[in-house]
Amino acid sequence: MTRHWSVRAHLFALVFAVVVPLVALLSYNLYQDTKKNAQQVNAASLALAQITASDTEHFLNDAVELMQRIARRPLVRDVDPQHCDPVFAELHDLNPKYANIGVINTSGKVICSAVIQPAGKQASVAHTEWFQRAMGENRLVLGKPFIGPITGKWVAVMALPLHDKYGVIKGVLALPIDLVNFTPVVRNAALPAGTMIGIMDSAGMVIARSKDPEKWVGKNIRGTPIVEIILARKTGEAEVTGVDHVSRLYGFTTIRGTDWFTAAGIPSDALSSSVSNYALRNTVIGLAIMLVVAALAYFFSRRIERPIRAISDAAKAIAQGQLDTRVAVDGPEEIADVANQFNVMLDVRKEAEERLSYLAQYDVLTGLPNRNMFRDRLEQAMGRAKRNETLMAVMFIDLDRFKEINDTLGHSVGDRVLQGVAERLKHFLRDVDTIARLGGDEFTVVLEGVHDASQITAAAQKIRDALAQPLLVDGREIFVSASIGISVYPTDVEEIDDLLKNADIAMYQAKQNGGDAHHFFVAEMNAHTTERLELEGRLRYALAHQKFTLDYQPQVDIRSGRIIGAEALIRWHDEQLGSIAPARFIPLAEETGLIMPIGEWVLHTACAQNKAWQDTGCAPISVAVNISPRQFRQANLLETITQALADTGLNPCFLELEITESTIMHQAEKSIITLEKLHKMGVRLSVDDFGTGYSSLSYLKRFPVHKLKIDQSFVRDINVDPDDAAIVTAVIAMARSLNVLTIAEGVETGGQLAFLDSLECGEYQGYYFAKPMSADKFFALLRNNQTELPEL
Ligand SMILES: Nc1nc2c(ncn2[C@@H]2O[C@@H]3COP(=O)(O)O[C@H]4[C@@H](O)[C@H](n5cnc6c(=O)[nH]c(N)nc65)O[C@@H]4COP(=O)(O)O[C@H]3[C@H]2O)c(=O)[nH]1
Repeated sequence: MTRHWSVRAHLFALVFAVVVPLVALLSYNLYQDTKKNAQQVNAASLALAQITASDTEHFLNDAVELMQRIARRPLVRDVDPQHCDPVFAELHDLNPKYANIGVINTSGKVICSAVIQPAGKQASVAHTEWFQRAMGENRLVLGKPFIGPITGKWVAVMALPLHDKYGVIKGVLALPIDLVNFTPVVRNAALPAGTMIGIMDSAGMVIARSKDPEKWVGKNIRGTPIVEIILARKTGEAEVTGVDHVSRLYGFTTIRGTDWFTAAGIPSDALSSSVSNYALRNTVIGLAIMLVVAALAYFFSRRIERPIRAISDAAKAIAQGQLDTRVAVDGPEEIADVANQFNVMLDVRKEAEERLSYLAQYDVLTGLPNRNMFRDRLEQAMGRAKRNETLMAVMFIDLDRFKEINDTLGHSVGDRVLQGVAERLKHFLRDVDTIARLGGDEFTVVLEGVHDASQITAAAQKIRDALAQPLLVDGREIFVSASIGISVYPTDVEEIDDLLKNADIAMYQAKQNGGDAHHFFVAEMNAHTTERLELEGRLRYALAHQKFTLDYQPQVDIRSGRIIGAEALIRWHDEQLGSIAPARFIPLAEETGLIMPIGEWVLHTACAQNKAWQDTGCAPISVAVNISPRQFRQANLLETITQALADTGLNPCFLELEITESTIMHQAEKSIITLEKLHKMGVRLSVDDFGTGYSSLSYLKRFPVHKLKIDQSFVRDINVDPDDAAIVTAVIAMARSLNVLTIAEGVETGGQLAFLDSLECGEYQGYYFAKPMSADKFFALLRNNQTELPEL
């Protein structure tokens, strides 16, 4: 499973990602600064050494100039010991940086001294190297440090030979520099503590030192690392431990005109302490930043994490079925928004669930309990009836001809009718009675607490009376009636499914009997209904799997004996039930509405077949197709016929529609309009089963039909029953007067045919000529018939 990081981990990673480079940057800067600092300190120490060297040079040059000036004075040139001391004393007062000013005679005796000589005796410096060098080399020399015999101080003597006017050395002018107070060595400069500036000569002897001069001046420090480095490199920088064991960054250089060197050392500590201060400061700042950022990250992570966790917890709670859980709208805007949307989503879901649970129990159109809830209530009612030892009735209510309302007035009117019926039922029944809608036009009622059949009958009658009042839909009065099937618990059965089935069977029975009735279930109904349901199932199967065929029965012109038409008759051979006669399944198809697709198929097949025969070159005949009552009243009848003709290419005049007289007479005015439309299309119309539908002459005159088909029930006994003969005679005569053709069906004998011929009936159809047959057989017969004529 993929491991997911928490928001906190993300934020800390972010902090880490920001702080680590920051610390690295600070460290790098620190390193760079340290490096730069060291370079600067090095440069500073070198500069300090160079300044000291330069100051010393100036000092020495000033001293030389001073000595030369003094030497030029006659008093000094003559080396007059009587007068020189006071003069020198004055000079010395003016120049206190020198330990003394004195004149030495050639034997090395100090004959003049600004500082009074000890014990009033003339000190001798004859042994000093500087005196000997000045005398020997006859030039200005700078002596090595030594403790002056008069001053007792560490001094470096500048010795200038004095000459008489012949250039002969008469003595030496000595200017001892007070090394302990040597001014060129910076003492009070604002330098880091521990900074040391010093001067030494090439022998490694300390000439001057800014720190503890009394201790160090005159000491030979040859052999110490710094001295060796200075002597080896003369000028430069080095970090090294000094004689006082202090590590310093030294700068050193030579003092021109001398064998002296200056060195300036700044303690490494000063640098490292400034660096460590800097580092400490940066570390503190870095840590502070890190802490602040980490604290902020923690704070923000809590602020983000808490509401997210709340959402997550809520989601878990919901997953566990706590559907009322809601999340507090909290945290940053986006998360608050998510929480809000989450709550909205939950509300929507709750609403949807409530809606679903409503839909699972109630019928949307009428607001009545649906099949599920009805079953529940029925079960409860059965329980109560059992406990209370009372009766309970289930009523199945099916509206009569509701399909017609839907087909003719449209579904929205149909819906309003269903709503109206629901309202009526609610209004007329008791509150304790459950009324439900199972779907379509089927309603159910559970009557509780009844004690005898009369109460149930009264309720059923009440329902029928309630529905008998017209419903007002869109200002139109709509009349409905219902077929009601009643099953009683526990009289009929004890099981819920049987109870429902029985009520359904009883309702069918009521419908079979013409509707607008109520029927109690009786056991015999069962077998009939079961068979009917099975047949319906097989019929649907046959339709879906195209198991129908058409037979054709010739229609013959009586005079010429020629086949002038064929009646298409549907055939159904079922794999399980065998051959089933149209008289058995057509009414069921009519009742269930299956007649629409079946009729469409018949129309299409018959037209196609006739066109195929015509295309073989046979003399054209018409094909007669039966149109059932429901098909005739179907709103799109004309389109269906037009489509069949268009699809097959058959000329409308070769299609004859057989419509029964009773179909036409039901809503005769409407029928006439439909017939006129069909007539205009050019198809031929024939009134089937004529004589059985009680059409009046006035109507007959208005039917735009071509032919009357005399019902076979009149033909059958035409030769024996004078009534039938009279009816057939009248029909033929009436048809002639209306200029309508006649065809007699069911002609089985020559006698019948002869009689019909005598009445001048135009055409006939019946077993006498041929039984209905397959299309192939019919075609063979047709070809034959067009050459041979049957004998009358
Ligand atoms: N006894 C006797 N009967 C004869 C004689 N000549 C023909 N018949 C039978 O009489 C019926 C004539 O059809 P129908 O009156 O339209 O009566 C038809 C018609 O109303 C209906 N029907 C058949 N095919 C279709 C169809 O495709 N569509 C519709 N809507 N109804 C159909 O089923 C009814 C019965 O059809 P079938 O069983 O095919 O029965 C046919 C036919 O076989 C005869 O000489 N003697």
